[in-house]
Amino acid sequence: MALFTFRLLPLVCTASIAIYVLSRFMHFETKSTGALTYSITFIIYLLYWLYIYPYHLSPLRHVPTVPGCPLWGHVFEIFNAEIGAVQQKWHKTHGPIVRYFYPFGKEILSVVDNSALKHILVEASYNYEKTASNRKFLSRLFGEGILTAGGKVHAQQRKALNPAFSISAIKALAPAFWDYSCSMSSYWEQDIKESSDDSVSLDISDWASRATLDIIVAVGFGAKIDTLHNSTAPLIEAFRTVFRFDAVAKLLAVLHILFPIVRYLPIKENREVDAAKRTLFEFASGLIQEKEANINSTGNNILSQLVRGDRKPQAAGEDIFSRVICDQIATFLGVGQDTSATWLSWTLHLLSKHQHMQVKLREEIRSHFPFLFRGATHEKIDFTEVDVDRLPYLNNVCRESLRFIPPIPFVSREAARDERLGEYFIPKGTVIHIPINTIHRMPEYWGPNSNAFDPDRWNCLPASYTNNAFLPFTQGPRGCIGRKFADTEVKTILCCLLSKFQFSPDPAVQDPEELKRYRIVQKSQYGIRLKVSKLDG
Ligand code: HEM
Repeated sequence: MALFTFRLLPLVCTASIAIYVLSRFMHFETKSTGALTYSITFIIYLLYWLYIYPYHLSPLRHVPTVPGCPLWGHVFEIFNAEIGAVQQKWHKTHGPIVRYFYPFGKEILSVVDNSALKHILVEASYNYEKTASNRKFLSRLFGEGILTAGGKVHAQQRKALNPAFSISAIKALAPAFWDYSCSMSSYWEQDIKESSDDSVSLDISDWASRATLDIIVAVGFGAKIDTLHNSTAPLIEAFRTVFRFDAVAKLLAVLHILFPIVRYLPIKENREVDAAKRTLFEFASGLIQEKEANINSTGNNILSQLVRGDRKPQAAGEDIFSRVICDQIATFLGVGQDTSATWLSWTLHLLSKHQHMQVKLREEIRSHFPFLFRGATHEKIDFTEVDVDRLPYLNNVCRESLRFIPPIPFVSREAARDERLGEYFIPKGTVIHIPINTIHRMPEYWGPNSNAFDPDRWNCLPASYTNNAFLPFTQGPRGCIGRKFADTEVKTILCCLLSKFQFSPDPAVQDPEELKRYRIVQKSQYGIRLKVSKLDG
């Protein structure tokens, strides 16, 4: 809409001047001259931006284009289908770089081409920043943290945070990951004990969200909130609001693209999101005050790195200012919690659907960590013996789950300067969509069984596979800093849960895969509910 206003404005000004000149000096009747001039202006506007510019003048006119009317573009088609589904169709027909339209002729490129992806994400990643609308959307929820920063500021923040995400720093978190996994499983054991049946139906995604929130707050910020115990704590309620999908949220997401002003409307949805954001930021500022009071100079968690980065100006002369620490905390709570929870929940769902894989994985866990099956509690585990990276089938299942249902199925970028992608000139400001979900299912990269959930594919990838075919965390300087964190966290929780419980689909609910929805992360509309029973022995 901003584009609409911006493009229309010069034309309306010119038309107004023409009306003034015609009626003042040529003595035309103002009313009818005005009506006629504005009508002609509007028709010229439509003709120019919806036909002449996109098909005859735009520098992107040579890019294969999805047929359709640029007036409303392809936005309804996209929003009515599962994320990535229409892009799959388009790329099959028109090739690995295609142009399509958002309303009012706004051009978008969808890119699945291997070298173009490498260029955008790795080789020239700072020439392709997050889009303005994406930054606005994310900063509305999580403030101005590393997720929305660009260029030098981003590089600086990333450098300051890297120590908290080194392999050794993540390994040191293993006891905490086990602690929360064991704690969640003891709540489940209690639920099963109290049930009249030998199994209970659990909302796995809600439990996973609470466990991963407790974990990030504990290991990232040295605090305790215990949402595993208190399922209605304000912080978890705030996240439920932020990640909620319902008809209104979906409608607002579409309207937001057309009219960004909807975010300021005094409606219930906006008020609830604002209240959720306030809860998040009050929590973050409480953490900072606590940290400032007892700063631990040797700490290596996320908050220590943020506070230390704030106090010590970096070599390039730029500081991570105190006022952004709050935003950084909110960002990490936002991106470090629901993503891992979603990965964990979809993996358990897929294992419940593919029982033989669940059995095979459990046997692998048993052979590496037999003590887990003998009912070892957290206190009795020797963490030097437990390295979840040593389990090849676990690794395959986890990667395949990320490929099959990536928690973040889509990212976007905007060219920060004139660029080239292969044979195409890409003018500054071009918006590029990277449909991760589509890329993960392309037979051109994955072979003919790309649509099957098959962990064994990772033992023998086809020659056509490349690093850019698997982008759950994207890659390059803007790729996920928490990749290793999430990997160790999810594998640990899986080992703990699979050593104690058997998972199967709940026949009382619809298959969660049929209800996939996307809002920041890709979840199932009503959560993932599974039947959970205690393992024999
Ligand atoms: C399954 C779990 C996760 C997935 C699938 C995931 C995925 C991603 C993706 C795709 C991006 C890039 C977004 C973009 O380019 O627009 C990203 C960025 C990021 N992720 Fe993750 N993430 C996960 C877990 C985590 C965790 C556990 C943390 C922190 C503890 C984390 C912290 C971040 C941060 C800070 C960024 C921004 C990086 C930057 O811009 O430099 N993520 N993540």
